[in-house]
Formats: sequence, structure tokens, C-alpha cells
Amino acid sequence: MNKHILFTGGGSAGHVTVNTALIPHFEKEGWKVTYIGSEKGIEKEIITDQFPHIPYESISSGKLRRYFSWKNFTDPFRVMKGVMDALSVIRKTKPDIIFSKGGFVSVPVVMAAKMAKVPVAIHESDVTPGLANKLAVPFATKIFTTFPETVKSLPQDKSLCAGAIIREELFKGDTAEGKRLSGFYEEKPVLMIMGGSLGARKINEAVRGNLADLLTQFQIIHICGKGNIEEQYSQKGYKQYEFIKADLPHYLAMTDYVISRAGSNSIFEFLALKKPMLLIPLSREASRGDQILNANSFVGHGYAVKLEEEELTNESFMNKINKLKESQESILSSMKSGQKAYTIKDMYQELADMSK
Ligand SMILES: CC(=O)N[C@H]1[C@@H](OP(=O)(O)OP(=O)(O)OC[C@H]2O[C@@H](n3ccc(=O)[nH]c3=O)[C@H](O)[C@@H]2O)O[C@H](CO)[C@@H](O)[C@@H]1O
Repeated sequence: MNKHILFTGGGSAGHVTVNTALIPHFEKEGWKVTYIGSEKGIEKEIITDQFPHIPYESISSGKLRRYFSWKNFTDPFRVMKGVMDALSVIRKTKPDIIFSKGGFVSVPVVMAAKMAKVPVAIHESDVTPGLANKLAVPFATKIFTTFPETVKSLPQDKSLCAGAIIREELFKGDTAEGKRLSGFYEEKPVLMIMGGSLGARKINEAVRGNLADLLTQFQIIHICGKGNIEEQYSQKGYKQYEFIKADLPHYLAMTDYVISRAGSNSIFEFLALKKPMLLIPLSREASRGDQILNANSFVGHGYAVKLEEEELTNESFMNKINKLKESQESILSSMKSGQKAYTIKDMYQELADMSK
């Protein structure tokens, strides 16, 4: 009988892309795949769009907030309902292993897996574990991390660094196709701006505030997030997108420099594709500060230039872009001798060995 793996993870694309990287390999090896996500999260759109044939099971899920909200009182009940929903999917589908990429929807699934005695692997992409994965750790059989330093803050007997798991299609981009799609045929270098999978208002403002100056130096692909396209800025050499799906590899292939938030998956993708990057991490005010640690680690390795959001002004933005251009050679040379990560095949083997 075919083996069966159940994936979970969602809330933002960063909690889905590792799953989308692994799913095709499991299918190629003849495994049956099921996905558990929330009814309204971005994971539903990504999974049902890329893998329409895979059963997508929605469960109830609360949001894990670090701030006061009346919903904090009702959400524990949603999480409990989520555990019961997940348990019923697990009992019905009988997976041999569960792989969780984190995000709040994954917590009930990991809890239910322990109750159903199914082995669970979780993957943590950031330097410090997110709240969802922190809650999941006691229920996990094994924990894989992207950054080597993360293992120190986890139970040693079940944690190991696998590195970033990167979608194979990202390496198959075609520069000519990127140029055709964007209509960029000038000699100027291409700058891609990616404000995280959900966009970033402050970065969008800095780009638009300096647009005339930037366009003298670059052709620009600006991924600005859902609802953030501002048509009045559209012009030759400046293309705006809410989110790029299947064509992302082509746009990346023609890209010379990147300006980005410091979400773990994105920055490891830029590293793997050798794109010098200016990182503007999500501030400590708006998050637990994980992106600042991710960015510091990359600056420390010589892969990136960093600008803190608190210091972001039109002037500092342009200064850092100049620094990025000046550092191109040294960044590319650091990237050549970078950390080696697990391949999709290595990760497949680890998970296959863990399954019942
Ligand atoms: C606001 C927030 O909570 N951010 C977190 C979230 O970031 P976020 O969801 O932004 O995640 P990442 O930057 O890690 O990954 C984004 C993924 O979306 C893909 N992509 C992005 C734009 C696009 O147009 N098309 C596309 O396919 C990227 O290639 C990448 O694979 O998860 C990361 C990994 O846990 C964390 O480090 C971030 O702190």
C-alpha cells in the first residue's frame, strides 16, 4: 500500500513554501499527500492552486496573539475545536507521518498527531522559534532548523539543522522569459523589491518616494502585497505586482539586486540564487524580532546589507542602495562559500525514515 504524508502550516506564505517544495518529491516517490490548513489562510490559495488534486482539509484555528484582544478569550476554544477537527482528519486518513511548517493553524494538528501516535516532524525557519513552533516542540518527534544557532534553544536529542529547503523550480528561471514578461529590455540592472509575502507598507513608501532617482539606475520589479498596487506610479521600467506565483523564478533569474524584508525562506532563496540583498527586517515593535536576527546572521556572513526600519528615511534608503551596489563583488564571493543545506531528496529520506 502507498505511504501517506500529511502536511500542515500556514498563515503566511513563509509557512507554506517549504511544504510546496517537498510535496512534488513525495508524490514522485508514490506517496499519498493530504494538507491540513485553515479555511481562509493564504495556505488554502497556494495549495489548491498549485496542487488541485491534493485533498485540502480545513480545520478551525485561533490566532496566537502577543497582545490584548477580546478574541484571546474565544480563541482557545477554536484551538480545541481545531484539535478535534485535526484528530478526525488523522483518524480518517491514517497518515504514516506528519510534517508541520508552523504558523498558528499547525498547533492543533501537532497536538492531535501526538494523541493519535503519528510521528511529527516540525521545521523552524527562523533563528528563534515562532510561538506556534514553541508550543509544538513538546509534541514533536523531530525538529529541523534552517539556522545552525537555533538548535541550541531546542531539545538537543531531537533537533538538527537541515538548512533551508528550497523549491526546485526556483533554480529553473529563464532570464529571457523574465524580460518578456516584464518588458524590461534596457541595459540597466534589475532591482527586485519583495516586502515579505504580505507586502510591507514602509518599504513601498520608500520605493515610491525615491522612484525617479531609482529609475535612473534600475529597472524595478516591485512586489508590494495584496491591495497595495498604486496605478498612478506605473511607468516604463517600473512594474508592480501583488504577489508573483509560478513566474517568480523567471523574474528572479533576471534580477541583479534585491531589497527585501528578512523572512527566512526568502533570504535563503536569494542566497541560493546568489542575489546581493539589502534587508529591511520587520521591526521589534511589529514582531518578536525574528527578522532582525535573521538579517544580523546574513550580515555577519557577508551576504547582505541591512537597514533597520526605525532608521528608514528617503536618504538612508538611497545610501544603503549605494552601499549594496558597492558591496556586490564581496557579497557574491561570500555567497560562493556559504553553508551547505539539505537537498529536497535528503529531507525526503529523513522523513521517510521517521514514518511508521
Ligand atoms: C510577517 C511575518 O510573520 N513574517 C514571517 C513569515 O514571512 P513570510 O511569509 O514573508 O515568509 P518568507 O519570507 O520566509 O517566505 C515567503 C515565501 O513566499 C514566496 N513569495 C513571496 C512573494 C511573491 O510574490 N511570491 C512568492 O512566491 C517567497 O519566494 C518565499 O518562499 O515567515 C517567515 C518564516 O517563518 C518569517 O521569517 C517571517 O518573519
